[in-house]
Amino acid sequence: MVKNKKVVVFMKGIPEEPRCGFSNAVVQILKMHGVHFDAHNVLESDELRNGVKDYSSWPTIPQVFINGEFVGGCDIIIQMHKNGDLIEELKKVGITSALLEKELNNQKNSKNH
Ligand SMILES: N[C@@H](CCC(=O)N[C@@H](CS)C(=O)NCC(=O)O)C(=O)O
Ligand code: FES
Repeated sequence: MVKNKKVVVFMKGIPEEPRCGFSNAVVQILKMHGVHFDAHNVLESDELRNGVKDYSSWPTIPQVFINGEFVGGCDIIIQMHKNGDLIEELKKVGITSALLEKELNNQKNSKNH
């Protein structure tokens, strides 16, 4: 499951209807970066809810995987969003963040004026 897509999220609820603020936060951040991700609702399966925690050795939900590697939960993703690390990690797997694209466009436009 973690390798099915470059970015995979285990969360409570679904991206269109998160069931917890922590899961909602990672969904909103990934959306801001224009990332297409797989999402798995752990509320539908206790096996999944417990299994993903065992797999990553991380005790809580949400959990974000990039290229099959566990990256973090909500706090870590927020921090990476703030300090620019998320853009870098996405770049490493061939995803250009929409926020980076916006920034580059702004630079280009300000040069033209
Ligand atoms: N500080 C955590 C917040 C997430 C969290 O505390 N999740 C709790 C409440 S939703 C959790 O998953 N508890 C275990 C469970 O519900 O299975 C993070 O950075 O991701
Ligand atoms: S479901 Fe209660 S804090 Fe996430």
